[in-house]
Amino acid sequence: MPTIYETDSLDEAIDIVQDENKRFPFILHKFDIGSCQEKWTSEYLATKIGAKPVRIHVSQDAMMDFVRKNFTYENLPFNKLIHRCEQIINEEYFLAPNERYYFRALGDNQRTDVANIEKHFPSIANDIKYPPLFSTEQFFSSVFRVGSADTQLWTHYDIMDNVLIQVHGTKRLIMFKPSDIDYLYIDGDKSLVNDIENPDFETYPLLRQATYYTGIIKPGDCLYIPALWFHNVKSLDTYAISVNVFWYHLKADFYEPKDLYGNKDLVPFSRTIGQLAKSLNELDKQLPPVYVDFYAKRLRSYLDNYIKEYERKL
Ligand SMILES: O=C(O)CCC(=O)C(=O)O
Ligand SMILES: [Fe+2]
Repeated sequence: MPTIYETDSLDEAIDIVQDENKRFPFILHKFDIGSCQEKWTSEYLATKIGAKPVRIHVSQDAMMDFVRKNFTYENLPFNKLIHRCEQIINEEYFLAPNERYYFRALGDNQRTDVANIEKHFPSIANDIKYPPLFSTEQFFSSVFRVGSADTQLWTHYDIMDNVLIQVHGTKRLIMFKPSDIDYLYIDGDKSLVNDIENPDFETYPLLRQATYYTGIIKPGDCLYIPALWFHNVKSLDTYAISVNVFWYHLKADFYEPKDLYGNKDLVPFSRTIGQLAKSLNELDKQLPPVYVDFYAKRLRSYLDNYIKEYERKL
């Protein structure tokens, strides 16, 4: 099992991000992420952010599963949430005393605002510094994340380049390269395989062919997650506080402007699949089923050949 590349050199980190032929994930150590590393205790955050209402995921399961939805959405004042995350057992709870919490900040208007720590958490925003891997015009969103110990988020990909800054607690990472997509049982942007560390190979045999890249991030570490790289993140020993920053890699108009999570497919792809659906619909209207089935299979073999050509280029 390969490990995620690690470096102490900001210059090398910049080179990996900006060189189109590199762009692999890495953990950057020893970059000064600002005063948050000392300041962001639960007390400090509770005082600074106060009772601002936040929407959270609550689950009795350590492995949160978006496909089978083993969690509920609840609301809590932030100062309560942070103390609940800190504890393993809580006297006040929604589902059970040992429930886990996961908070992923959205905007104040959850349907329209892109997460931005400067706008939505201004009292703490100046405590954190981002490694200068991108230009300021490439900035898309900054997401404040708080979660209980030993809580795992489903395997997924995002469409933006991403820097995940670890402020408190330790996280275990498993990553897969984009070309492993055929082995990961993807539904939308998420994998159906929930227990990625101990997968059921009977149900998911192709997963044996995927390459697991593993790593750990500790306070002060920054993980670069290139767009399309699958990631599974689990908090270990204590509750975890992170901030991740999404950045444009390609032309801004390739991205959906209202992409609140940084995971909506690129505009050129949505357009292509829309046109294809329309053409197939036409085919369906004109021809009897036996022909449609036949030509859909011809189309599949056309795509298979297309993919083979592309794999040679990668
Ligand atoms: O740190 C986590 O819990 C998940 C991070 C993540 O998915 C992201 O930064 O895109
Ligand atoms: Fe993500």
